[in-house]
Order: sequence, then structure tokens, then C-alpha cells
Amino acid sequence: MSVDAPPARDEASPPAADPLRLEHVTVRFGGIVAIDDASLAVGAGHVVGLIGPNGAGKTTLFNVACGIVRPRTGTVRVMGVDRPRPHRLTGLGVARTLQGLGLFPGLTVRQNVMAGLSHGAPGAAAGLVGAPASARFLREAAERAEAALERVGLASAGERMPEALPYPERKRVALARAFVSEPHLLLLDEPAGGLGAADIDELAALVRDFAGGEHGRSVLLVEHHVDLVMSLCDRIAVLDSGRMLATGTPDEIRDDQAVVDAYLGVDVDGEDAA
Ligand SMILES: Nc1ncnc2c1ncn2[C@@H]1O[C@H](COP(=O)(O)OP(=O)(O)OP(=O)(O)O)[C@@H](O)[C@H]1O
Repeated sequence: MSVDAPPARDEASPPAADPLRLEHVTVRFGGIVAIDDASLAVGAGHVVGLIGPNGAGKTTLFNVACGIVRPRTGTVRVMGVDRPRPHRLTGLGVARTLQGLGLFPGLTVRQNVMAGLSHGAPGAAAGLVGAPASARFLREAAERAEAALERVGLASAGERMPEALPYPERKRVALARAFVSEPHLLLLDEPAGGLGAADIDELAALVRDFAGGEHGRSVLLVEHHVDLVMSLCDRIAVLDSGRMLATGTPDEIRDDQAVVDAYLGVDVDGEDAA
């Protein structure tokens, strides 16, 4: 990393077009068709949920959006850029969290969050503690990391090692690492995984706070926790066996018989759909 200051997002000018647009995407792993002609858009200022049964292809489609999986066919546009590589995402105003944690075990909590400001992919975190980063970069990155930690309720955790924190707090460190670059588009893969009800409520508040306001920030949320998706999302897309089964508002998805049959099974209040 050789920049002089952490990347700043221009809050006054969110993207005019959809921050994320996937069209007719097909992904195969050997003989398995993981994604079959699926399309998905996340509009400016929208929170979009991606749900579906185990093995439906949610993480694969998420990884297509992140540039980690290259689809065989289809259009992938992220912040107006065609099929950007993962290392370009931060520079484009995109941040992501992955399933699980993905924290760097040898770095402090603050350094982990600072890594969310680096443009380079491999070795990016090392750049934060090594020679190439300037003193000014490190000072500003540390300040921004502290602000992000404060935002997720971990103001005093910067000097600690992630493995010393309880799992829900480590999940919040991962979220702070995504928030620190002040992205226009946030991609979250199962952020509620392993969390209890109180932590899920806090997560919902943090995502709502991120997406709200006049800045038009957008979120793609892959999640099994249907109540969270229903309460947070403007629109929901439902994948089943790699195909897009339905897209719509939470109410439309809740009432969609094909979705109920394939995935929901019982309504979100916990009563039998039948
Ligand atoms: N790297 C891979 N190699 C081979 N098959 C894969 C690979 N990744 C995913 N698959 C297969 O692709 C399909 C979609 O998997 P994916 O993990 O995207 O589903 P998912 O909806 O995220 O599932 P879950 O909810 O269990 O996380 C599955 O059949 C899976 O076994």
C-alpha cells in the first residue's frame, strides 16, 4: 500500500445507476449448475435480501458480486464497472463481510479494521504494519478505525486481539472493517450467523443506520434469518436450485406461494402456512 491517505468516499455523489446489477448470470462448478440464468439488482439506497434453501446458490451469487467467482455467462456490473476484480472493490466504494469472520489472527482489533481501508488484496493487512504505508496514512487509518469501532459499540477494544473477544463482538469487528471505508455498497454474507436475538437486533440497527439518510447507501444481505431479512429489506430475492424463484417486497415474498413451498414453509410469525 503506497497511498498517503486512506481512501475517502464522496458522500455527496452516490452512483446514479444501480450500484449492483447482475444479469443472466450462470455459474457451473464441474457438472453442477450453481447459478442458472439469475438476475439481481441492488438500487441506490436500497437494502436487498437474498434468501433461499441450503445449496440454493446464495453464496455463489454473492461471490459473483464480489468478483471472487467469475460466471460462465452473464453481466456483472458493480458501481458501473464491468466484472471488477475483488481488489478493486474498496476503491469503487464497496465493502463486504464474508461468512464467518475472516479476521486476521495476528493483528489487533484496530489493525483488522484498518485493513478495510487498503486497496490491495493479498498482503494488504501487512501493509498496515509494514514500511510502505506513510505515517500520515497510518494515523488517519487508525482514527477512522477507532470511529468505526465506536460505531459498532467496541470503542475500547482496539488494542485487543480478536480471538480474545466473544464471537458476537468478533462479528462486530468484521462489520466495523466493512464500515471503515464508508462504502456506498455493503455486501453482507450471513452477518447474523451464530448470533443470538439481542445481537441480531443490534446488527439490524447498525445496518439500518448505515443504509438510512440522504446518502443512498445500498446493502446486499445474504441471510438465513428470515425475520431479520423481512424487517430490514426493501426488496427480497429468493434463489432455489440456482434459479431466481421470486423477487419483490417483503410482503410480496411472504405471500408468494412458490416461495412458501420452496423455502419459508411456515410464515414468518411461526405459524403453519397452510
Ligand atoms: N467451489 C465449489 N465447487 C463445487 N461446488 C460448489 C462450490 N461452491 C458451491 N458449490 C455448489 O454450488 C451449489 C450452491 O452452493 P452455495 O454455497 O452457493 O449455496 P448457498 O445457498 O449459499 O448454501 P448455504 O445456505 O448452505 O450457505 C451447491 O450445490 C454447492 O454444493
